[in-house]
Amino acid sequence: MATVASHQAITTSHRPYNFKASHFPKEPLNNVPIKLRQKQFKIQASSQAPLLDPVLSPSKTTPQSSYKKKSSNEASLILIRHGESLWNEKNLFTGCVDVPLTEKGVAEAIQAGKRISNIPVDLIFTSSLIRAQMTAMLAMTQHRCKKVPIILHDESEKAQTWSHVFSEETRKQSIPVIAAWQLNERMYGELQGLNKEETAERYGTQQVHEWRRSYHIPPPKGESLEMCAERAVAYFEDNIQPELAFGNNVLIAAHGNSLRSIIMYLDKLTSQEVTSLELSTGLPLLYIFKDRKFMRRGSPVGPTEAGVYAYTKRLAQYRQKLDETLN
Ligand SMILES: O=C(O)[C@@H](CO)OP(=O)(O)O
Repeated sequence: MATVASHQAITTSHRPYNFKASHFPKEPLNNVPIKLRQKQFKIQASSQAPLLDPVLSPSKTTPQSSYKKKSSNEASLILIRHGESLWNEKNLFTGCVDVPLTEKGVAEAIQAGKRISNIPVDLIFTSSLIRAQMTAMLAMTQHRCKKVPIILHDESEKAQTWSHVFSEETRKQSIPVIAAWQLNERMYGELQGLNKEETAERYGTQQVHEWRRSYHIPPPKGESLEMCAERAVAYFEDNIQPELAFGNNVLIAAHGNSLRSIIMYLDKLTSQEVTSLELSTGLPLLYIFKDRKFMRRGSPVGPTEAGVYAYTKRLAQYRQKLDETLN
């Protein structure tokens, strides 16, 4: 029971952006990010248009034609585990402790950005933790679209009102960033702040491996991967997958274990298979969402790697348009 109590404590204290809040009580949950974007970016609610990409849009002035274009049943999904944090460097269990990136982590995030610089991004989701947010922001400095990622603030009416964007043109040059506690790293309970090597010496390598990689076994007073998946995958299904189905290209910057649980869902891994899934810091992974299926496309090696753009005609076209517009 102590585990459950700790889990609830951490989840309620990490709720800066609660989409179920009273701002949109009548909206289905899966519409809320779009509605929030409409509200904060002053989009006409009737158009239901997502943020428009002038590169993808045939017309820069007609939302409806862009809407039709964007309702393609194909979209890109990029997952990035944050770059190295100061506690990764010190080999400490981090979990929900909000630790920033090291200089190496900053470089990894920038390198990740170069690797995805030709892949379209319409919407960014991060956890509420600074290491994931730094990673997303640094990666986007490298993107060839040159749009500005803007964090949406839903914590109060005032925060929403005070962060409105009133220029349509500026809005078009922006990418909304939605921070969600549900994408946070698993809560590591009483291991947070402990050295991983010393913990293995004290409790045994096998025990610590089970705490770190098993699906069902939680660390003391912390979340198992299963518990982490309950909130991360639910958030993905309710808030991110509808965006992909709408044709929006999504980047998610999150954490080793919240992403392991999402990859388990995308790749239909078993609880046994997920135990051997390891993610490196700063590594982008590309998926194509098409016909309601996720297709894993691996990690783009570099911005010019031909293979990545051969994955789909739409990606190749996006890149060609970037070349034409920016060169
Ligand atoms: O400490 C943590 O929060 C995580 C990620 O760094 O560690 P582990 O690899 O043990 O799940």
